[in-house]
Amino acid sequence: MAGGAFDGLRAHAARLSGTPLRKLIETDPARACDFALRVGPLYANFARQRYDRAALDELFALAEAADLPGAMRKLLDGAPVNATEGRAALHTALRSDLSRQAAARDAYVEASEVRVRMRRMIEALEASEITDIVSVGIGGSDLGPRLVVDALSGAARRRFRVHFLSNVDGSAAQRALAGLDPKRTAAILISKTFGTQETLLNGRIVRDWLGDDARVYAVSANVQRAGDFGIAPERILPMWDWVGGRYSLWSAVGFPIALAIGMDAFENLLAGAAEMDGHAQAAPLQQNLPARHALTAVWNRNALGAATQAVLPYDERLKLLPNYLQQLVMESLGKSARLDGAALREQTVPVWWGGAGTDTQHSFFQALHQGTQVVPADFIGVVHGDDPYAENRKALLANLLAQTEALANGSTSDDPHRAYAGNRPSTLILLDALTPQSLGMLIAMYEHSVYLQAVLWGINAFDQFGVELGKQVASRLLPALNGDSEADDPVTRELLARLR
Ligand SMILES: O=P(O)(O)OC[C@H]1O[C@H](O)[C@H](O)[C@@H](O)[C@@H]1O
Repeated sequence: MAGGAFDGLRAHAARLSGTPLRKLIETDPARACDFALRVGPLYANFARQRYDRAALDELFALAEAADLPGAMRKLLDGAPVNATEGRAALHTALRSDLSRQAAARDAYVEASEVRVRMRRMIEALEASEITDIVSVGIGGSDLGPRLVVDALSGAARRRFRVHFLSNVDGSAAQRALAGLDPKRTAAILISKTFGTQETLLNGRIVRDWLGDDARVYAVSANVQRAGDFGIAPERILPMWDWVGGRYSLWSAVGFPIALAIGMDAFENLLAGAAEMDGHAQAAPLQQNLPARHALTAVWNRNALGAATQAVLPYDERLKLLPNYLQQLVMESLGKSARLDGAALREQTVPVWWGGAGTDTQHSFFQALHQGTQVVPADFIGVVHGDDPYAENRKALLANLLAQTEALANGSTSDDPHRAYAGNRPSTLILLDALTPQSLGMLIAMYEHSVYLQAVLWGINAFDQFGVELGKQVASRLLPALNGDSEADDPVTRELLARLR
């Protein structure tokens, strides 16, 4: 969006500044229902956001001006939306056949063929003695599978136990392998580039520990490098340049997911995401859940000036969602240059952080209720659990409702220490149940919201040049740690002397 495009939003925020959330809802109680959207098993209520109908109209006008529906089309059709790297971002083709363009449809067919291979590999592993899988990868090659496996594995013993190894810290490898039997363990090395330091070092540790190449698998867009590492072609599953790492769990990067929950459940996860793709593409702006979520994010960031955003799953199974979303959102939207290279005049991504309720009520919620900063929050709840403790779920849901209400409405007191200002905005997202389908929908909802926020800000959601500099400096400093070279920076030199 051109500079000044958000001035209209700020004018609405100024108009509303004297009207707390409690008042907004009191004067327009129908918003409790009107500001909610449902897509299949997913329900989202935006009534506790600090906008009214007039401000919302301004947001929709902004969405029209930015042509969000057209942008969605471009994504699905494989237009080069990753402009700085001159390529498409076709993660939707990993699960949906919604494109009218041949290249995107070919991508869909190719992805389906890889899933057929993946299914056969899983069947072979199921017929073997293997009981444990170690998944080695980092960033986008780790966070998505880790989240989904943790969320959907359930309490029952499954065919495979799946373990994740990401950190280059050797203690992570030591802990991941502790208690495992190399004869009954297989490893999957997941790396889009197959050039990531952490994954290659950990991959070597695991391969040596296994003592046998035959149980090492790979998922990579660089099949050549995976082969050079010593992995046989029949154990390498491909991915492609047109899938961003943080958007890749739907590809063969999801191999550990399919091993943990079964290939059919993995297909259901993809089907849920495909349902959200269809909704994102077809629903008019006013009913479009990812668009509403993206517009709300822009409202909170650019009209209210919120510098952080909390994500608070009220479900133990979703406790890794904040970690996953930190990469998806902050790597995608942490940019200071517009697509055309010009400097941004508006703020982009806030800091995303969070954790699972109710635990977090007893750690950082004090700051949410009475801190000087207003922190908008996404609360996520699941209506029906799959555990046998119905009373606990009721308590969990009561806490979820109580927190969103208390944050919004606050409470007065003559004692300033006991007063709650309220007026803390939140969105409440409810899943009927946590299933592969509903989780796929939820994740795809966030993916599309992130992309649409990028469109509204005029930035590229699909590059991440910001992570390169630190890697380059680290590779220069590795020999310096051994004493084979010296650092130029005086502070680093001093620190190196302590570390050597
Ligand atoms: O999958 P890989 O090529 O090993 O990359 C793993 C991760 O590392 C990089 O530094 C990027 O910041 C991430 O976007 C990526 O997911």
